[in-house]
Amino acid sequence: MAGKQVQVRFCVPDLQKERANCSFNKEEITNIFDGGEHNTETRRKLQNIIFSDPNLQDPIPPDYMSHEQRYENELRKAVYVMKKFMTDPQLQDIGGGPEAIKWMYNSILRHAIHKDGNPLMLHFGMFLGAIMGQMSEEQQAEWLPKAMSGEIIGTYTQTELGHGTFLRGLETTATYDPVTDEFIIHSPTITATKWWPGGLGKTSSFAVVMAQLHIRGQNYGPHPFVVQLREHVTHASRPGITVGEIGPRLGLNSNDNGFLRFDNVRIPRTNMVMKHSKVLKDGTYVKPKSAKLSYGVMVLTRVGICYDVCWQLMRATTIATRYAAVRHQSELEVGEAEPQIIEYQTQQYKVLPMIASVYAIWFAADTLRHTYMEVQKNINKGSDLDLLPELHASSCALKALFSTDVTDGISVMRLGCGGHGYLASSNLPRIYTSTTPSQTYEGENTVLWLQVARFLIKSFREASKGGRLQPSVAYFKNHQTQTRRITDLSNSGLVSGYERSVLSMLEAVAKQLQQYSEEGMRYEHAWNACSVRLVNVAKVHARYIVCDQFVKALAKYEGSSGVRQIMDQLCRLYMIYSVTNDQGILLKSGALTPDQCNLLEEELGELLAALRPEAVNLVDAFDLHDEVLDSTLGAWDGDVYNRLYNEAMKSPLNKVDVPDAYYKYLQPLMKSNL
Ligand SMILES: CCCCCCCCCCCCCCCCCC(=O)SCCNC(=O)CCNC(=O)[C@H](O)C(C)(C)COP(=O)(O)OP(=O)(O)OC[C@H]1O[C@@H](n2cnc3c(N)ncnc32)[C@H](O)[C@@H]1OP(=O)(O)O
Ligand SMILES: Cc1cc2nc3c(=O)[nH]c(=O)nc-3n(C[C@H](O)[C@H](O)[C@H](O)COP(=O)(O)OP(=O)(O)OC[C@H]3O[C@@H](n4cnc5c(N)ncnc54)[C@H](O)[C@@H]3O)c2cc1C
Repeated sequence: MAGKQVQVRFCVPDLQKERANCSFNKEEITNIFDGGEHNTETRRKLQNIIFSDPNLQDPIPPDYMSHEQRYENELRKAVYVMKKFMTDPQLQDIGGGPEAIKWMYNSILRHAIHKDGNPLMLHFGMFLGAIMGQMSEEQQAEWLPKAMSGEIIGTYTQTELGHGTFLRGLETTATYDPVTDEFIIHSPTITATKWWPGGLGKTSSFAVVMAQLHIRGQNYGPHPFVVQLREHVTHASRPGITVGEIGPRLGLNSNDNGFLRFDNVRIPRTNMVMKHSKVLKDGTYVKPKSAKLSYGVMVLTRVGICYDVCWQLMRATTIATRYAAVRHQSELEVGEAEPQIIEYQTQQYKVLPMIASVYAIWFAADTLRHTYMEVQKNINKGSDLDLLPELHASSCALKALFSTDVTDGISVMRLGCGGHGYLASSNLPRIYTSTTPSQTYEGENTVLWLQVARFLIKSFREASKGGRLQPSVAYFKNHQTQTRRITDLSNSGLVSGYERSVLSMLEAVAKQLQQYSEEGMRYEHAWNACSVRLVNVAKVHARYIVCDQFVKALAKYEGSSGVRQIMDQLCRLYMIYSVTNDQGILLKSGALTPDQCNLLEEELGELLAALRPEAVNLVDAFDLHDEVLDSTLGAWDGDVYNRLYNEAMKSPLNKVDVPDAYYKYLQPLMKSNL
């Protein structure tokens, strides 16, 4: 679509000019993000069907709806889509394979149809994820068809009022009663109340519930159980269950995040989710291969979040870049016409590194997804779990890094659109409020950084003993013999600069930990006393992974030379943008000198100038439909001012010239002052 649109669709002269000279094949880039030509075609067919369906339109803009109306409107569309997807032969016939369709469908639905949250999101993401990844084959045979058909709707309830991060501190109990062959699910305190799960308030009839498993007085830690919350057909909450919605949030307000309490609710023993650990009829506990396998759904979702935030960044950069090409402001030379704001280097510095970040995130997320699939394959085969620590550390690192980078990036895109970026109709506020919770959910980021640091310190010690290292820290090998300074400022030289900085930071913090221990401080307290430094080193390691993956992905790229060239430039921009942002760290570790930093800053300016003419074409190549962007500032035609004006006309306050509120409040005030 992107390539052909240039000839046939109207766009404002500024964008026509931008699109007239494109040095690369946009379609080839579109295919990269879709996962191949065939998938692009499938996505476009899906879009045509979905976006032309009147049942998926909003009767009025959701911003003007009440809390209940928004929920109802989203639920209506979600159920319609679910039925349509299962029954419409047009949709069934579209190729692409379930995996491709799942990802593309997620992005279309999440961003275009369900603008501010989808009450069925957790059903499709984590409830189905738990069934497929955590249940035994017999259990899957029982639960999967019901969940797929919509006969039951579920969610994933783990977080409680008192604990989200510290899973071992969860208070909900599942106590085995061997007499009746049942578990008793109970919330013993107010803080044991489940709190937050999406779709829990009014939508879900079932939930996967994380609860402490108690057998004959012994606690075996948190395990997942399937619990029915609401009656079939009437949907009334079941005896012993208290469930509802938790109220308005910063964003995602169409998703009924809920609370849940249990008063000694009995469920059959076989409702324990039993792929990894089991409880037998006589109460025998069968241990899993690793106690952390029950955390698997979270790992999968962390991988999913990496893609999800990448889509959000694609939307935000498309909006801000097109706007920057259409908006004219101030003067470059006195008396000359006002330039497009994208001519300002500072504006280029806002949008171009974020466009490059989309690629960086995408390639790293893809590698992470492959690691996830490999570990999953090994788990299913019953073979060793050697790669589990690598998967855990990398998924924590990338989820934390990308959710932070993208949230910050979206904020920069909003600022880059000046005042209009603050309007709901720009869609940047909603893209922001839909993205920022990804820094909290699925593992609060600081907590995840500390998990990464734990892995790094352990690996660092292992390296010092000459032990085996996981792939992402293979560079720790020989660290004692390496000099710190890099002489080569190529991409691989800069990657190496990051490696050396991580090692230098680790060396320092490991020494401090050691010193505290020698002074008699308990290890946990020494850890806490070093935790700011530990988080910092984890962040630098994560940046290293992303830079390294970007360079490696391009080395393998076999497409056209035009695309190869533009991606090389983007990769270089990402590297230099990252390194110059982190220059304090690289200078301190001795990896770089001030002169080298100056050279890199000069090159950064040159790269911004070189990429400037490609900016609009680069975001066009993401091929985001106007429905997906949903923005007055970012639409393909660039007709920003008419769109802004027309959107303002939809405000209910504009229905009448003088609103009732005037007669009630203002008129008496103004009259009394006569
Ligand atoms: C089907 C498609 C689905 C895709 C989705 C599609 C895309 C859409 C996505 C966008 C929308 C997403 C909506 C999501 C909604 C939010 C849902 C939630 O928040 S739900 C709620 C989310 N809630 C959270 O995320 C809670 C966050 N909290 C936690 O995860 C844990 O409490 C903890 C990890 C912090 C600590 O756990 P603790 O048990 O105290 O462990 P210790 O610290 O004592 O470490 C002991 C050892 O264990 C190791 N290890 C640990 N974990 C793992 C692992 N997973 N594995 C392996 N290993 C692991 C660790 O390395 C260490 O090893 P060693 O050093 O000894 O060798
Ligand atoms: C929009 C949204 C949707 C959600 N959906 C779901 C869902 O579907 N299902 C579900 O079960 N949950 C869900 N959650 C809950 C979410 O997973 C938790 O909020 C999250 O895991 C953080 O836990 P917490 O709220 O207990 O934060 P806390 O852990 O209380 O964090 C508060 C502060 O304490 C710090 N802190 C905590 N522990 C440590 C530590 N060990 N070291 C250093 N600092 C620490 C944190 O860094 C943070 O600054 C959702 C949350 C949101 C916002």
